[in-house]
This record gives sequence, structure tokens and C-alpha cells, in this order.
Amino acid sequence: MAAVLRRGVKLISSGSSQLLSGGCKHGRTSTLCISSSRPSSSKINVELDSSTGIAVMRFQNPLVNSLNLDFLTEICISLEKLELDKSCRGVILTSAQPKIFSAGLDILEMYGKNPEHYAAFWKSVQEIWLKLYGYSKITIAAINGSSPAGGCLIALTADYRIMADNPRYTIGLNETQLGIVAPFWFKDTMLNTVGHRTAELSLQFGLMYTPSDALKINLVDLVVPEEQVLSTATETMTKFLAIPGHAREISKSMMRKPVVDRLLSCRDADIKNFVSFISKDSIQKSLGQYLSMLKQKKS
Ligand SMILES: CC/C=C\CCC/C=C/C(=O)SCCNC(=O)CCNC(=O)[C@H](O)C(C)(C)COP(=O)(O)OP(=O)(O)OC[C@H]1O[C@@H](n2cnc3c(N)ncnc32)[C@H](O)[C@@H]1OP(=O)(O)O
Repeated sequence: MAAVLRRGVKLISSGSSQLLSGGCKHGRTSTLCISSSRPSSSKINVELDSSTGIAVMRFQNPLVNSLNLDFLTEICISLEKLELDKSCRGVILTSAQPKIFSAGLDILEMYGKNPEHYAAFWKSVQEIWLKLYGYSKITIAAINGSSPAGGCLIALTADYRIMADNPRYTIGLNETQLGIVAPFWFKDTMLNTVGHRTAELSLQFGLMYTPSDALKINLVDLVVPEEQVLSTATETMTKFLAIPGHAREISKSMMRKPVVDRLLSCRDADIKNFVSFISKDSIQKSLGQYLSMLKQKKS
């Protein structure tokens, strides 16, 4: 950690992860998120440019940024810290893993575990969605890889989505392909983005879209060459930042609050429903088959 803690770097928070803030080149302040115990094990990296107020949060949970409980918790804590940090005005969400934005929820968290584990996991999935969908600051998803199911959900919570123009990358809520069902708040997030008919077809078939098809249905807002995803996200953020903050924030909340409130009003019931659904033998069998299919695909 000594190499990171150079002159002018100060610790600005604590918890399961730490935020380090310090002066660096060009008079800017960068913020790096590292794990308190083992810096190299951190699953995200956050850089905050205090001259612009733009933070870039990179997911780095090998191999495929699958969203397990620890990873979800780490993302949530960092988002919370950035939301409280007055020098941060917006967050760009992107991936440090090649070719993958996020593989979605970690299937191993939903397979072969006990009900207590399923409940704790689902609570953390709810937390991340509540945090991101109700986030007061601007969020932009710089989607530089595939983004199935929970990965697509994370992207859908952003105020704007920019995807790399690579037909090998796909995005969508493919839950039915695994024999599982996207809950109502996944569905509502999709519905609010692409409209009723498209969401209906998309969810029933568990459709995955190439970037150009995702653009056609407004699942993403912009498709750009891969090497321009981050710079375009920064440019777009600058446009959002030009709008008076309080007016933008209230407008965002007005659009999203009913959906957020709906989950808030029934969190425990939603967890119970998830635990009962995922514990079913038939669902466990489907997930087991899907995991085997993923392994077979490699050989
Ligand atoms: C009432 C409500 C009930 C239920 C609601 C539940 C909602 C669920 C939401 C979800 O998000 S479910 C997860 C859906 N995700 C997927 O379907 C993605 C599956 N993965 C892929 O399609 C591909 O792996 C890929 C992400 C496109 C990457 O492909 P690539 O060829 O680059 O890698 P590879 O397939 O070899 O995978 C590497 C490694 O990672 C494992 N893996 C992949 N995805 C997941 C995952 N989501 N969870 C856990 N593990 C995953 C894969 O098996 C490989 O493992 P190995 O190295 O041990 O073989």
C-alpha cells in the first residue's frame, strides 16, 4: 500500500473498503478505491477527477464480473461514498475486464446454497438496484462488453447507456433462458426504458441484443467504436452536468420514484418470494443444467 500512499494522499473513508484521495498530475485529485486488508483483492477501482467531478468506477471481478454478494456490497459502499462526496457530480460505470461488462448475478450464489444465504444474497441485489435506480447523481453506463441479465439491469439503472460497437457483445434480460424469472423491478426498469411491447417480447424470450439491435429498441442510447466508449461517456456526462443539478435530480426522481417505492413497500415479501422460488428442485435443476452448459461451451 506504501506505493499508493504517496505524498498528498489522504484516507477519506473506511468500512469494508477504503477510499484514498490525493493530488496527482495536472493538479487533479484522484480517488482510488482499495480493499482495506488486501489492496490487490479489490473488485472495483474508482477514480474521481475533482476538476470535473466525474468519477469512473471500473468493475474488476475476474473472470466475468459476475455479481456475487461481496462484489455487490463493495459496489454499493463505493456508490454510497461517492453520493456523499460533494466533489463528485457523476459516476461512469464501466468494466476493467476484457469483453465483459458484467455476466449478471453470480449463478453460484443461487445454486446449492441454504435459504439464509439466498435471502442475504437477494437483499444485496435489492440494495444495489435501490441505490443505483434512486441515485441522486448522474450515472452513465459505458458498456464495453457483454451484459446479460443482472449486468443489463445495472446498465439499465444508469441515466444514459453507451455501448461498444462490437457485434460479439450482447445485452439483455435473458433470465427465461435459464428457467428463471426476472422479478417485477427488473421488469419495470426494462419497461421504463424500452416500452411495454418490446419489454414483453424481450422478457418472455429472454432476448439478448447486439449493440445495433439494442440501439434500435432504445435499450442503449448510443453505440460507438470500442476505444471511444469512455471518452464519449465523459463528453455525455459534461452535457448532463451543464443542466442545473437540482432540476435534473428532481426530474429523475419523478420518473423513477414510483418504481423504487414499489420495491421499498415489499422488500421482505420479495426476498421470501425469491428464496421460495430459487429453492425449488425444478429451478435448481435448471440452474445446474445452465452451469453445465456454460462449462461445456468451453470444451
Ligand atoms: C423470483 C425471482 C427469481 C430469480 C431472479 C434471478 C435473476 C437473475 C439474474 C441473473 O443475472 S442470472 C445470470 C445470468 N447470466 C448469464 O446468463 C451469463 C452466463 N455467462 C455467459 O453467457 C458467458 O459466460 C459470458 C458472460 C458471455 C462470458 O463468456 P466467455 O466465453 O468470455 O467466458 P466463459 O463463458 O468461459 O465464462 C468464464 C467463467 O465464468 C463462469 N460464469 C459466467 N457467467 C457466470 C455467472 N453469471 N455466474 C457464475 N459464473 C459464471 C463460467 O461458468 C466460466 O467458469 P469456469 O471458468 O469455471 O468454467
